[in-house]
Amino acid sequence: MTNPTPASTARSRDGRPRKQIHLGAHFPGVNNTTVWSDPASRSQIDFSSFEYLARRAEEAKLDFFFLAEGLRLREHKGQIHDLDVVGRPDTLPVLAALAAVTDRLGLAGTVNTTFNEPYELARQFASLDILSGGRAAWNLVTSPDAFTGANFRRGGFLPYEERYERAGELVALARQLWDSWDDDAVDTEDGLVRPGGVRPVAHHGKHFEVSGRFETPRGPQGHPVLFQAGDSADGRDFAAATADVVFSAHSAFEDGQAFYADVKSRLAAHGRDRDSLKILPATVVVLGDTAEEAAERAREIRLQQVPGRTAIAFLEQVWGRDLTAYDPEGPLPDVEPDLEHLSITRGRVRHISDPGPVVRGWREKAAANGWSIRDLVIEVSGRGGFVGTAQQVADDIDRHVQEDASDGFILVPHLTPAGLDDVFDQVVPLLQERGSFRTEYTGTTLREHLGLERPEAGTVPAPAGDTVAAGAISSARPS
Ligand SMILES: Cc1cc2nc3c(=O)[nH]c(=O)nc-3n(C[C@H](O)[C@H](O)[C@H](O)COP(=O)(O)O)c2cc1C
Repeated sequence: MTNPTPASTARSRDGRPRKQIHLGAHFPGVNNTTVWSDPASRSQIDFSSFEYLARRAEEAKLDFFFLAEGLRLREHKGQIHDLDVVGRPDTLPVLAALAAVTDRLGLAGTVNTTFNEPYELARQFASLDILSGGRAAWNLVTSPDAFTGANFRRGGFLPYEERYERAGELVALARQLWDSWDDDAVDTEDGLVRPGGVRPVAHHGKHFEVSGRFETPRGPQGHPVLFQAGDSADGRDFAAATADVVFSAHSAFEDGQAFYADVKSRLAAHGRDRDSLKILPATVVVLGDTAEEAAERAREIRLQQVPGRTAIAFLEQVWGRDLTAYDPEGPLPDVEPDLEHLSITRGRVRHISDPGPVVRGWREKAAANGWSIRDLVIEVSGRGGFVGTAQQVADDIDRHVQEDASDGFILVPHLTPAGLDDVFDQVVPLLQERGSFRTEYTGTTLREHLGLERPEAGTVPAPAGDTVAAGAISSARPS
């Protein structure tokens, strides 16, 4: 490799300091983007697969490893949905195990705020932060559907409109719990809690009643890095108020710029500066020796990911009716959606309350491009992405970041676990050469990798309804 420009001094062409790209490696967890029929596909459950991707990502100096989450296997027409990854271990034990085989890589896990309790989550993420030496991240998702909820409670679930209200109270309370320990709460000389070092928490809110003392010390990061994934106006406001990173679906250049400007503009209302929140869309990368070869490969991958029956099942979710009589290689169904049966798929995370405009838009697109059902599904269910030679892809990724369409990307492979190897081997070195991506880790924590400040205890406002006892109440030190 040529001698790279030191990252901190590199400048972009217009003289602005060059933004540093942040990259995460996504392990398939929910949507079925992996081509299982490919002989190179390996288990999505064996620890060796998780370990492989994590080790390769760390060798490439990526910011973090990322796990999505689904809490109930989706069902479509009463069957397990064939768009889902089927059979997945729980997020937090996987990340804890990875902490033992990696040293610098951030460990980001998606964990739902609707079906879990704040004390448990605060304790689990603080523990992961401690065990990993400051590498934990929590991707907050708010999916509230009753079908998933039935796995957790006797019929209880959350109205859709309250998902961010509960999430906001839960995170604020988690922060209170993390901050209830001073960083130096325990006297290292005698191993006892300093007077006032661990404060009780008493919270009485709409969704939670929690009082007591937190048992887990503050982790190396103070608070684990908080991600948010959710696209509504409420979701964007929640991110601006709460998150350090947004995991978005806006990877195309202009769409990405619009999303980036929108979310960053919401920060000022919360007294935050633009750099305190990073925006990282999901994306795929397909490489070839020539642009044509890469395009051909990308098309092949999408055809493998969306066979005919998958395309029909995808449309059925929106039409709310059986469409198996339609030829996936033929035109879109001429029948209208059945509004009575839109729950034909249960456990979905994206909600389409009115399929009318969606169906109209798809019909127009298909007519304008001469697309079959399968062509349309390939287009509308794709994650966008970078397709070309390694040089073209490196140029393009860098352009997105330098021109504020993102702060980096979460890379989604189509093969488990080695699907990002060519990106690590071919694209990352080119980004390093141009000074846009680290050649070595300069910090030990994920906050340091992402250029995020470590929150000091007591700087985050208490959640509404909180009656935290502020001072020292008691300590373990004998008087
Ligand atoms: C890019 C992206 C990734 C997501 N990943 C997950 C996930 O892994 N698990 C999950 O339960 N929900 C996931 N969600 C869904 C949302 O967090 C959740 O459905 C939320 O209620 C929708 O919020 P919204 O209305 O603000 O979009 C994801 C959403 C987006 C945009």
